[in-house]
Amino acid sequence: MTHVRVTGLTKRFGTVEAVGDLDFDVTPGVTGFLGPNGAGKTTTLRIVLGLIRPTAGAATIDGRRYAELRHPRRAVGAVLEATGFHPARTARQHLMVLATAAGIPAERVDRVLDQVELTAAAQRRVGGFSLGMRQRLGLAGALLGDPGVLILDEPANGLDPAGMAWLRGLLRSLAGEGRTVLVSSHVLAEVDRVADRVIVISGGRLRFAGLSDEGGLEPMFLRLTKETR
Ligand SMILES: Nc1ncnc2c1ncn2[C@@H]1O[C@H](COP(=O)(O)OP(=O)(O)OP(=O)(O)O)[C@@H](O)[C@H]1O
Repeated sequence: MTHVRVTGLTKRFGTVEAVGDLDFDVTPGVTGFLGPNGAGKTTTLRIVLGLIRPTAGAATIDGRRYAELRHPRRAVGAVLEATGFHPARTARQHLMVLATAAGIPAERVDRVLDQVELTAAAQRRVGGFSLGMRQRLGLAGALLGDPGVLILDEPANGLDPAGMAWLRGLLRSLAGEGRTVLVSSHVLAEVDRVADRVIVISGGRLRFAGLSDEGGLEPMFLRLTKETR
């Protein structure tokens, strides 16, 4: 399960067209998903994850819409925002609840806590976690089902420099295992360091999909998104 395909994707909220006739493919490796504020990134990712319905078009994972996946958590892991944790639960309890609901063996909880380097904080209540720790816990939840596809919305948000370096290593190792990682970010220098390919949208439209310029991502991004700013 590694191929994400978006075809003719359109989403309107009333009179606002958040995305319009978007087409792109995401294959194994790290793909940066870029665009100015309000470009339609989160809307697109929410459609891929079956959280909202498109007005037209479709998003599929190896040919199936999210709702048609038999074991969604084993196919796709996602971090949309580092919220939605029950503050009184410990990190371990939080992950156990997710694992139980998805029929994932409990051993995976310790494995992912280790992977995101939260083992030492596993028995602490999430209410006392820093933003960076919440991001790590969100990533742990995404990794629980050992999925072939990871969808991450601004995963570097709240991470300190050591955390950013750690995240970069994690994303590269997930890609090295043949997984498909789609990661939205505004931190272009970071995306430039970690991504194999980039997708740039603005005003809900596709502006670019492919390898980033030799000259660097920032000039390319600013050029591609100029008309819509
Ligand atoms: N539930 C909603 N109701 C109405 N409009 C919405 C809704 N969700 C998104 N929009 C609009 O759709 C457009 C795209 O928003 P979206 O959150 O997808 O952009 P984004 O690229 O993720 O932005 P950012 O980088 O600021 O997070 C914006 O104009 C936004 O106001």
